[in-house]
Amino acid sequence: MNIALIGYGKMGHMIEEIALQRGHQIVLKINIENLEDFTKENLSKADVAIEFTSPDSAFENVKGCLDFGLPVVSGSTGWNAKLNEAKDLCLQQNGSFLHTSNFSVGVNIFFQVNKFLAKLMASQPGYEVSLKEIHHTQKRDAPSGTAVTLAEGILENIGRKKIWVNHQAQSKDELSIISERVDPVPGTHYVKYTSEVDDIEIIHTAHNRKGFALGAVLAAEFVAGKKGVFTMDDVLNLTAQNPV
Ligand SMILES: NC(=O)C1=CN([C@@H]2O[C@H](COP(=O)(O)OP(=O)(O)OC[C@H]3O[C@@H](n4cnc5c(N)ncnc54)[C@H](OP(=O)(O)O)[C@@H]3O)[C@@H](O)[C@H]2O)C=CC1
Ligand SMILES: O=C(O)C1=N[C@H](C(=O)O)C[C@H](O)C1
Repeated sequence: MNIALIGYGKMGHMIEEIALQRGHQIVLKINIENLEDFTKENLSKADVAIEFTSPDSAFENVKGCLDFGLPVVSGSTGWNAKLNEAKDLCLQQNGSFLHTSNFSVGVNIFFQVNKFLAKLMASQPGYEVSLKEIHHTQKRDAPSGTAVTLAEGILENIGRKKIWVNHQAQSKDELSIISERVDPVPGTHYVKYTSEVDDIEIIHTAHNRKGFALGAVLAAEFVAGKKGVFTMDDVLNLTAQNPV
């Protein structure tokens, strides 16, 4: 498979390594220094684009790929406000698009465990829930995209929580997400339920960026040649195995 890498930073480099190991070719690398190479002619050499840039550039990059008819997988976080627009564009143009806040297989299992635990806790008002995420200091967005996905999984299942906030909760209906920036942490997420008598905590700790990169390449292999808006549950077949 021929891959265009949009964004050649920490994730772009790791994805290149994993993609080459899996027998793919990198036919185009777009970074801040060569944005002029983002052309239809250059993108037409690729079967799929993998986009990991920044909250500010992700939407335009995804739109550009869709406009040029190239399937695109995006891992950039911090642009949720424009995500539905990107999905609508994809459907209008009969294109192919997959975005997730976290490509790692472990985190996608963690997302399912989080939802299952939230369902059980829906009828247990004695437990207070909160989230914490720790990442390296170069991270531009807070809270992390993964923490937002975890928060959404809790809000859709626990009626007493109405909104997430990126500070200590001030009222019972707020779900607190605490963000810490510590080098060189690749990404750690905590979901904690506390009652007067005990705690239950689930934690995902990324040891490095390989899991994110492998998931992104698996997703690119999945979307290439398909039409539609996809999720990691489609790629990993997780919902079918554990329908929570
Ligand atoms: N979904 C997931 O599993 C994961 C998501 N992420 C997310 O992916 C994104 C990238 O992470 P990471 O690789 O660590 O970040 P880096 O900052 O290391 O890399 C991003 C790269 O993209 C470049 N860039 C910025 N704007 C553009 C543009 N318009 N076109 C092309 N390239 C551009 C940056 O250049 P410059 O530095 O010069 O600005 C930089 O080289 C972040 O949003 C992060 O949160 C990260 C890990 C996993
Ligand atoms: O910026 C990062 O590094 C990461 N970003 C993603 C997020 O915002 O959740 C995924 C992972 O935790 C690493």
